[in-house]
Amino acid sequence: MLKTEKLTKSFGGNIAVNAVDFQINQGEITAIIGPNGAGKTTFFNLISGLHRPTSGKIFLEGEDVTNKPSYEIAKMGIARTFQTTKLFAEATVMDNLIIGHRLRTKSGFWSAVIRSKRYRKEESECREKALQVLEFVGASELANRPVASISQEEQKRVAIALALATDPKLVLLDEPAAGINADETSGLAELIKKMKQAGLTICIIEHKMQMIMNLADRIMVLNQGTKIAEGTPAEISRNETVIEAYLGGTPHAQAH
Ligand SMILES: Nc1ncnc2c1ncn2[C@@H]1O[C@H](COP(=O)(O)OP(=O)(O)OP(=O)(O)O)[C@@H](O)[C@H]1O
Repeated sequence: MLKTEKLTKSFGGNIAVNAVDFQINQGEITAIIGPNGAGKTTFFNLISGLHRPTSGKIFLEGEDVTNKPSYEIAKMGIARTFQTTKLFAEATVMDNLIIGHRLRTKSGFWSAVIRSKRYRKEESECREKALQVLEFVGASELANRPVASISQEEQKRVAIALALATDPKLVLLDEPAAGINADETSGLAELIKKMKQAGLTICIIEHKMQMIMNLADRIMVLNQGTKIAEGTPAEISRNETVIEAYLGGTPHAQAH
C-alpha cells in the first residue's frame, strides 16, 4: 500500500530519518519502534505530507506522492492521530468530530455562512458519520460530553474516531497507548484489532512493547534515523542488533 525508498529528512546537520526503505502492506498492522529521538514521528510526518523529505521517495498504491501536501495525502486516504491529542477541550465530542470532518468536506466558507442547502446536507452527513465512528470506537455515550470532561483513554478513542471519520484506507497511530493504564491499553489494542478486521491498514508507533508484540504483523526498528531491523514480532524479539540497541541488552527488556 505504501512504500518508501531511501527516505531521508535532515534538520540542519541532524539526520532525523536516514535513507529508510520501508513498506506497509495492505490489511496489516505495521509497527515502528525505536528509542526516543529515533525518528519515528518524523517518519510519520514525512509519509503524511507534513514534512517534505530532504531526499528519497514515497509511493502510495504505486503513485509517487513524495512532495504532495498533507491535505492531498489525506484525500488519498491516509489519516493520522497525534502523540498529543489535538481536540478542542471545551467543545463536545460530537462537535469535535463534526469540525474535524467538515475541515475535509467540500463547501467553502461562504457556503457555511449562508448555510446553503449543500452545506446543510453535508452537515447532516457529518453528524451521521460521527455517530457511526463513535459507535465503532465504543464511545457513543460520550457524544454530548465536553472533551475536557472525558478520560485520557476516552480521548484516545475519540482521536481514533476523528481519524476514521474521513474513511481512510491507511491509519497512522502515533503512540495511541501513551499515558493510559494496562487495562485501558488492552482495550485500545482490541479496538486496533477491530480496525484491522474491518479492512483497514494500520501503521503504529508505540513504546509499549507487549502491546506491539501482540498486535503487529510486522515491525520496523529505527535507531538514530536508520532502519536497524525489520520483521515479525518473533524475529524482532530475538534480533541481536535490536536487543543491544533498543531492548536494553537483555531479552527480559522485551516485556516492557
Ligand atoms: N521540526 C524539527 N526541527 C528540528 N529537529 C527536529 C524536528 N523534528 C524532529 N527533530 C529531530 O529529529 C530527531 C528525531 O525526532 P523524532 O521526534 O522523529 O523522534 P521519535 O523517534 O519520534 O522520538 P519520540 O519517541 O521521543 O517521540 C530528533 O533528534 C529531533 O530532535
